[in-house]
Amino acid sequence: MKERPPLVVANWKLNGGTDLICASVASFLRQNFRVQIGIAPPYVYIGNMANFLRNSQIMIGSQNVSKFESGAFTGETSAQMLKEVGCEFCLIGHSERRQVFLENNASCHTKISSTLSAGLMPIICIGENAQQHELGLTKHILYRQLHESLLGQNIKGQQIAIAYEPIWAIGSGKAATPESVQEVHEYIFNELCTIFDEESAKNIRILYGGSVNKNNAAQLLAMPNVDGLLVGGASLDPEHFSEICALANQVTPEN
Ligand SMILES: O=C[C@H](O)COP(=O)(O)O
Repeated sequence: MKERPPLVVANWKLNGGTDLICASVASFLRQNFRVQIGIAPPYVYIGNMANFLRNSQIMIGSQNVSKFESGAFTGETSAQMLKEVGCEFCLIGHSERRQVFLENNASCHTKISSTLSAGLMPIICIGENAQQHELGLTKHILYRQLHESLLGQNIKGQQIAIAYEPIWAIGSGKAATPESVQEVHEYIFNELCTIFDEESAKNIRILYGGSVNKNNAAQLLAMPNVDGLLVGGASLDPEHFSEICALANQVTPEN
């Protein structure tokens, strides 16, 4: 049993539409989970979904946020705008944003600041690629991602979370082993103690993402430093995602 509810987040990426929204909302409204659940649909659906799920336990979040607050930045969406339509958290620095849209630790730092200023929870995504993994550079990469995006952030009174997503595990069907995830999460926790302090670090959930499904979720959540999951592909099937949430519910304290 965990000391606090795990956080299970669905990242729909560039998928979904009215059918998936209806099926997901219907699925969640008929269940009562103690686990904390978040869904990050594409931007355009955030407002409607947040309205549908206003009185539920489900948080709606975004997959990205602008590093700018306002101005001549065509195509951008600010943290304050997201807040206004009912968004509660933002994924920041997902590996697909880093690889395809050339985001880096510096842009993540700015986005985390904007998100915190708007009162949204940033979920900062970090992780090494296959080559870095094979060369034993995982902790080196994570060190830079954590320190360069988090140093100097004012997190007092704010919720933040980290999602460790080894890039080689994303969408590959090959999740990292629970033991290796535990080792990495413990490392992340220790770095968070250095960047902030131990009390603050204990309040930061560390999620695992990368080929999570209903067959491996329980073993991953059984690890002491795994505080939740970030689910991609399996979250596009509402029944499958509900089963993962139900497994997380089993390790969630009653109150
Ligand atoms: O944000 C989610 C991750 O990229 C994991 O995706 P996946 O569950 O499809 O491997």
